[in-house]
Amino acid sequence: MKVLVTGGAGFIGSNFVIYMLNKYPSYQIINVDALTYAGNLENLTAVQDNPNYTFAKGDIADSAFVEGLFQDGIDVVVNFAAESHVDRSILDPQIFTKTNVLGTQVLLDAAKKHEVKKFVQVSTDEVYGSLGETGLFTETTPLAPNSPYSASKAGGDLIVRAYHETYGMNVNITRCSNNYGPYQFPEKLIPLMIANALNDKQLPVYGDGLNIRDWLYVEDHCSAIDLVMHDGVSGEVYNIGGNNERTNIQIVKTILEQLGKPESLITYVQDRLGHDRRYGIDAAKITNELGWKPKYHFESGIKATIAWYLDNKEWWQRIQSGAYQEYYNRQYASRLGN
Ligand SMILES: Cc1cn([C@H]2C[C@H](O)[C@@H](COP(=O)(O)OP(=O)(O)O[C@H]3O[C@H](CO)[C@@H](O)[C@H](O)[C@H]3O)O2)c(=O)[nH]c1=O
Repeated sequence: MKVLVTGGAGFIGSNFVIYMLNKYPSYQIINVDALTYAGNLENLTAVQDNPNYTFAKGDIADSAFVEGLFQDGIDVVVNFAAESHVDRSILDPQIFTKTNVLGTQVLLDAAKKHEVKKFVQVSTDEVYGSLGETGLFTETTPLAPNSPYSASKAGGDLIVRAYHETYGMNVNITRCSNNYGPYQFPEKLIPLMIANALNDKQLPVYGDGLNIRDWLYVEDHCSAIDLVMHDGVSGEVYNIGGNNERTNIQIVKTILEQLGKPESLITYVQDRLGHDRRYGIDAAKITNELGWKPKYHFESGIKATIAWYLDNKEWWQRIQSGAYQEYYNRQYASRLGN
């Protein structure tokens, strides 16, 4: 089986590449990544010499490049490649549409032409918008994205759906809740708060800190995609969630407590524009129909994650010393009053 994984040098993608090579020693994994700021080949050091692993650098929105990838035959495409950070999408929205909508379509066109057996679109619960205090997102919740990021993911999803309806392509769309775990870029809530706390820097909590996210350990996300890739029913959407709803302030306090750092580092800052209040996933469909079961509860997942960031300080410190600093200042300087 030849699997084309796009975005395999990013956080979830690299965890998936490693997971698949370990679990299926006979599969060939072709990792395609544009190596933007969020992609890092160091994430894949453990598998770089594996004969079943190959890497190609390029952009999924580049048709000629993508066409070349399919020349030797591909059985399955798993599309992780995306611009994924909501705050960046508020600052610079256009690249989100290019990669997440056009990039998805370019991949679909090549997959259709080369009669790929399955196309898995890795998407997000953010396409459903925001929940009130009760209720959960199901696969039939209407799409109501609120940020340029989530709108671009919803756009990509709709094109995937259309290629199934129009051309009969065998597709699945997965929609996950907030992931966390090893190799997450330190611009997202959990790794940013761990890194700032370890550096005794302020922890910028948006608004009142009471927005709720439903946390999913990345390995559990990988096992869910593995199931969908093999057993997903053509044309179906599967929600994937950890059933671990927490307010942001609970997350931040947990991190501080586990690192033995003071709560005085918490700094409430100006809210994110259009900030979704609550996400919560109903994962009954993938659980009942495909037999998915997450291994991690939040308590074990956050321990493993903090331990990883403590063991891999060099990794995130190197990231933070580059262009990241410019982004951080742009995003936080006025919020933090610096
Ligand atoms: C970076 C940052 C975030 N936050 C808040 C905003 C959110 O309510 C919450 C989580 O923020 P983020 O880590 O940026 O994640 P969020 O916006 O929920 O989106 C994530 O989760 C989505 C799935 O729900 C994915 O589709 C996105 O790619 C991923 O980025 O923490 C803060 O309070 N302070 C911060 O500095």
